[in-house]
Amino acid sequence: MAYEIKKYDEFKLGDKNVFTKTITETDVIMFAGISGDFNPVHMNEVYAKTTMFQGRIVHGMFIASLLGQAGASFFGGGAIYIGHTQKFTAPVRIGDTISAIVEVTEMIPEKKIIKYRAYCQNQEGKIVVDGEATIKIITQ
Ligand SMILES: C[C@@H](O)CC(=O)SCCNC(=O)CCNC(=O)[C@H](O)C(C)(C)COP(=O)(O)OP(=O)(O)OC[C@H]1O[C@@H](n2cnc3c(N)ncnc32)[C@H](O)[C@@H]1OP(=O)(O)O
Repeated sequence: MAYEIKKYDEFKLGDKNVFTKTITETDVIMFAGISGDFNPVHMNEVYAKTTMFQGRIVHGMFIASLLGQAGASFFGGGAIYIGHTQKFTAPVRIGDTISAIVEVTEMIPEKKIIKYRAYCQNQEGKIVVDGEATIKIITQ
């Protein structure tokens, strides 16, 4: 995928982008390996069945990471993350289709900073991750 190099002036309040992905068993196993997070609530169905979720749930940080692509594919190669907060509001299961959505809420032109709501929703429209991110455009 090509990442355009964009300038700060190309963005405005309300700009929005969506990246959608269906979560697979392979994704969960690979994320556990990459992150080192083998929490049994993600990896062990027998244990996970005994919890309030009654089955395995997907790593919250993996789902939140989809917001990286939602941002990068829109703000382009000239954007860097300088902040990101999030809440995990509902569980994600293997097989769910997650839309990661970014929506510009604040512009600080003198610093070339953009703030945006960064949230994920499942195939039923339920919000599973909600937060705010801040990027800086480094293109001159
Ligand atoms: C470490 C890793 O390996 C583990 C993971 O990655 S787990 C995967 C990511 N997490 C999830 O999937 C959890 C998703 N969230 C949920 O399923 C729900 O939020 C919940 C079941 C945990 C709670 O939902 P609910 O029963 O509806 O409860 P409330 O939303 O009403 O909240 C209950 C009280 O908790 C307080 N609270 C909720 N979220 C936060 C937050 N982010 N920060 C601080 N406090 C929070 C909320 O205010 C309620 O408090 P109160 O005093 O009872 O009003």
